[in-house]
Amino acid sequence: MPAQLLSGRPVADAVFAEIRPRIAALREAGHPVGLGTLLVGSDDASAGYIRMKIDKAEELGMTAPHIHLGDDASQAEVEDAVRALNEDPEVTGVLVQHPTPPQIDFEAAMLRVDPDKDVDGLHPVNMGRLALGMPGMVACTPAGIERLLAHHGIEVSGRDVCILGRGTTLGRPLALLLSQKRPTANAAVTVVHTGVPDWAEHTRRADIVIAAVGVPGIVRPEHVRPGAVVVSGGVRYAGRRLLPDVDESVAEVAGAITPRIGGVGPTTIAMLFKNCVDAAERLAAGGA
Ligand SMILES: Nc1nc2c(c(=O)[nH]1)N[C@@H](CN(C=O)c1ccc(C(=O)N[C@@H](CCC(=O)O)C(=O)O)cc1)CN2
Repeated sequence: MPAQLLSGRPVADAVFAEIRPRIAALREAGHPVGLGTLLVGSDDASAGYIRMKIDKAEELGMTAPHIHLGDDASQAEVEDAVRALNEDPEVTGVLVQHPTPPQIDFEAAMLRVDPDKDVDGLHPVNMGRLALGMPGMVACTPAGIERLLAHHGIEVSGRDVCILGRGTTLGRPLALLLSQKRPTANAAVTVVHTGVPDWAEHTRRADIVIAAVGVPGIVRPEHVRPGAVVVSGGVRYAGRRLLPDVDESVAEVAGAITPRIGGVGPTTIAMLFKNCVDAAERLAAGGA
């Protein structure tokens, strides 16, 4: 039987349908809802993603102030730009597009983002909130994966979920998220990585395998149990071409699988806007 395709597009549409009336209500009450973006350098792919985010923000009825710095921008210029976005009352969410040019310390720049406007959910304060189960901004790709599984009726609670990869933007926050006590989470989570030579022993036992490494094609049919659910979360980009962690041949053994295009990616973008609206509502209510 062919694997069920876990498309991210209807998931993203559902999130957008949820936030549209919330954006309208905020605007009607005179509250700002704005995604402030910072692009550093002239990478074509990054410029394309920023354009897509600005267009989507405007289509949703949000404002989208943007700062673009050149390839030779200094760390101080980047941090000044982040400060300007933090302080702009029209901006309820701040995003620094990754990657930045080599002279820029991206993590140091992220530390300057106001945690209550950190719509990428990457600031240590938000990671700490996630670890403690406190309300806060959750990194967009992990949040999108939880939402994608729930949308497609994939039971996570009580099941063995194996995450391949422990990176700070995906594997690590996803492990925290899916082990939380919540109907769409509540899983027995195992995290494996390059320090575990027999990682496939773990992925082969799992009900749900989530690849989060950024090594194209690393997950192959022999690494998953027949009938398992497989999510390709980690990607590497060759320019704008997306190279997923999960080899296409895995669809021959999986019970359900995300498609190469239109899987986790669209849910990441949707959760970015959801974070932005959550932040706007918290700010409108007078605090974090
Ligand atoms: N500050 C950030 N920088 C980057 C992020 C991020 O989430 N925050 N992610 C990526 C780029 N990115 C968004 O910025 C992004 C790229 C692609 C997609 C997407 O939906 N891709 C499509 C495939 C398109 C194609 O190959 O034709 C898909 O998955 O279906 C979403 C987000 C790096 N930087």
